[in-house]
Order: sequence, then C-alpha cells, then structure tokens
Amino acid sequence: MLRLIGLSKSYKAGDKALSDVSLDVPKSQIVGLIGPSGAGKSTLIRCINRLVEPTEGEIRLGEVDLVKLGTAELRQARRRIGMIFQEYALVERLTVMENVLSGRLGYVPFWRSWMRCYPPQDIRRAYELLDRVGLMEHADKRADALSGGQRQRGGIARVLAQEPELLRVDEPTASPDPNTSRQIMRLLTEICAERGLPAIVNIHDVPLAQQFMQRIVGLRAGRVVFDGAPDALTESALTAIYGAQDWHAMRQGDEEQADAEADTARRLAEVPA
Ligand SMILES: Nc1ncnc2c1ncn2[C@@H]1O[C@H](COP(=O)(O)OP(=O)(O)OP(=O)(O)O)[C@@H](O)[C@H]1O
Repeated sequence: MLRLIGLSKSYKAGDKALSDVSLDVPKSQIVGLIGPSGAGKSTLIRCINRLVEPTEGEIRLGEVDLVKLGTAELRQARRRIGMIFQEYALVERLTVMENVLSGRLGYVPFWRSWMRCYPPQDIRRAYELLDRVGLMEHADKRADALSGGQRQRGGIARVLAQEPELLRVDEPTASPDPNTSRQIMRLLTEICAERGLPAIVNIHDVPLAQQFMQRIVGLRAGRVVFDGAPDALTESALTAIYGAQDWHAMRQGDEEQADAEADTARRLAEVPA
C-alpha cells in the first residue's frame, strides 16, 4: 500500500508543482494519473522515490515513511519501487535475458553483476518472467532486434525481476500503434492483479485510461481535482481537469484520429487480396 500525505513540491525557480496531495493506493489497484501539461504528474511520480525531493509531506510505503530515510536506507527502499519507462525500456546492446537480469542489480554483489554471473534462482525466475510477458523465444536476442511493444514487455519483465512492492509507470501509451498500447495496458493490469501490486500510471490518453484503470486521479496546477472511478469522469470532471478549451480540443483530436483510423481500415478492406 502506498500512502501520500500532504505532499507538496516547490521547485527553486518558484513553481509550486504539487500542493497538498494526499492519496492512498491499496494493493492491486492501478491508478491513472491524468492532467494537462505542467499539472505535476511527472513531479508526483518522481517524488515517490525521491528522485525529486518533496518540500513537505509523507510518502509511506507499507510502514516506512520514505521522506525520513537517509541515503543508504533510501537506496534499499528504492529497490521496492519499480519504474517502467516508455522510452529507454531496455539496454539495446544487451540480450533480452541480460536486461531482465539487470533488474537484480540492487540485490546481487557487484562482482556477480560485473561478471554477469547471476545466481541460478535469479536466472530461473528471469525465464519465468520472460514467459509471462510472452518473450521466451526472444530471450537471447539483442534488445535492439525487438519491436517497440516487445521492448516494453521486456521492460516490464526487468522491473518485475526487481520484486517491487509498487509500480510507477511513465506514459505507457505513447506508442504510435494503438493495438500495442492496449496490449501493454492489458498486461500491466493483469500483472498488478496477479501480484497484488499497486501502480500509478502517468497516462495522457484519457479513453485508454478510462478503459483500463480502476481509478483515475486528475491533477490540475499541482492539486488533485478529481479522484474516482473511470465512469465518474464526466464532461464536467474533464473540464475541471483540463479546462473547457483544452478538453474540447483534445476530444476533437480524438474524434479526428478515430475517423482517420476508421478510414484506413475501410481502405484496407477495399484492397483486393
Ligand atoms: N526541474 C524543474 N525545475 C523547475 N520547475 C520544474 C522542474 N520540473 C518541473 N517543473 C515545473 O513544475 C510544474 C509541473 O511539471 P511536471 O513536469 O511535473 O508536469 P507534468 O504534468 O508531468 O507535465 P507533462 O505532461 O507536460 O509532462 C510545471 O510548472 C513545470 O514547469
């Protein structure tokens, strides 16, 4: 369980990026964080493992307030917090297997990682994870030989190798292919349910968030202005999050994209086999 209590962040330049944010994310719950550019989504995600130091508030993971930890304890605690990035999911020149094993770096002695000599149980576990994300037959390929969606799956396996108690996910849906985005979201939601993992997902695609998230938190100018189930995200809630003008522009953009996708599908259907 993750508990944020009265979290605030002011950057040196004077911007108040977060104001008094309080959130509880119980086990297995996957929360979509939405909001306009500059609302504070990345700041919130980064504050959780103190990559950005909060100005005020508490960050409780289980019984521990991460804000109070010293450097060595924080390093230990960070192993329990997985981060999945949209880009840079894997180290390209390493194999998929080596990438997954690198999730164990925080747990094995330095010489083992340097020699790439991981304990047998870590290797067994890495194979299980590759199997779970559907990459078993790609284990020995270099990461740069994978498609974008496969790399994201590899990134998920690597984070799971870390045995996290919490997942933070940065924009998993920036993929140009909507099918890939949906597959990745489905995989993430299944994995959170299977492992009882709480997750916070920084997500720009509102319809996708509504489809896959159990709960949506809307930020605007560093404050939580919506916190509820996806079907409670009405026009007026979206206007409170994005502002009337931006929300209508976004919706129009979505409709244009849906039209373009339908048009492409129609054309493809017309092409003789
Ligand atoms: N390193 C920094 N130094 C100073 N101000 C910052 C820094 N990082 C972010 N900010 C400011 O904090 C506010 C929140 O930014 P943040 O990046 O968290 O928003 P966001 O919701 O993630 O935006 P986006 O969707 O565009 O990524 C913005 O006003 C931004 O200019």
